[in-house]
Amino acid sequence: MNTQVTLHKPATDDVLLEATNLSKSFDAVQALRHADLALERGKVTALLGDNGAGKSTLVRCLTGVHPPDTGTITINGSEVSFATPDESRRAGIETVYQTLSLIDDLPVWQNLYLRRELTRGFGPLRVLDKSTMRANATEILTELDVDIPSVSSTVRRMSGGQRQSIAIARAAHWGKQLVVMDEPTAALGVRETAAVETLVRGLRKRGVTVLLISHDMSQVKRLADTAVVLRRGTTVARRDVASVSPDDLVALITGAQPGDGLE
Ligand SMILES: Nc1ncnc2c1ncn2[C@@H]1O[C@H](COP(=O)(O)OP(=O)(O)OP(=O)(O)O)[C@@H](O)[C@H]1O
Repeated sequence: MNTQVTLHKPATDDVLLEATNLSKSFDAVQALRHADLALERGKVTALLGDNGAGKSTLVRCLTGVHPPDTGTITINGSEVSFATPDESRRAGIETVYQTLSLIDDLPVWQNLYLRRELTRGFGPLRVLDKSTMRANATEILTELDVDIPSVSSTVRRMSGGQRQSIAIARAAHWGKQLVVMDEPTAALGVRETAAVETLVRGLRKRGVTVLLISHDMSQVKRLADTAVVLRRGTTVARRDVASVSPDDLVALITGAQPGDGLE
């Protein structure tokens, strides 16, 4: 049985990714119960919910980390199924995790091309094309206004905000369909958060589709077009962010108001 909640879905043509009726259990814990999610192309969708509501599990089902027990996922109307995170990456979905997957001792350019290194030459003479990767990395970061001293510096020398911006820029470069961000500013200070938010707004202007997990309702107001709320593994509301207050969002998350999402 799917949820009885009526969710105002975007028009089919506007939908990049749609997950329908996703359920996932871990032994006795049912993390997702018939959850639904529709992501509008070129928009920022915030995925909200209290601790344990199922946000990360939903993202992991979308990105090939966990196979869902039930449900379907479509991208541009075609059903997809990812057995591994690499498969979802190949389909153009990139995820920026809370724990950054940057390698401290490698320079910025090499982190941007991690596991996607460019090579030149043929056969046994094939070598890394460092100069092209360095030049491209500079271009990618400049285009996104990411302010770092040099792409040749190791990531270890960067601030938390710079590191997060590099991780987001990498995701935006390779995530041709969707960039998923799991609490991208959770560990950052005020100025660094502002810089990362500017970067996310820049992605939106460039038409990148973003799924953002955030516990910060003011941030959701600043960055997101749409909010989708999960409660105990079920999608209970979908709202146009411009039409709700941070308090409304908190009420939807906690279930403090009767009838929420039951329009
Ligand atoms: N790999 C796992 N094994 C067992 N239980 C899990 C696993 N992953 C998640 N869970 C459980 O599933 C439920 C949903 O967890 P999930 O991490 O998806 O929630 P969340 O909304 O992302 O929470 P948070 O905001 O705290 O990150 C929780 O009860 C959690 O303990």
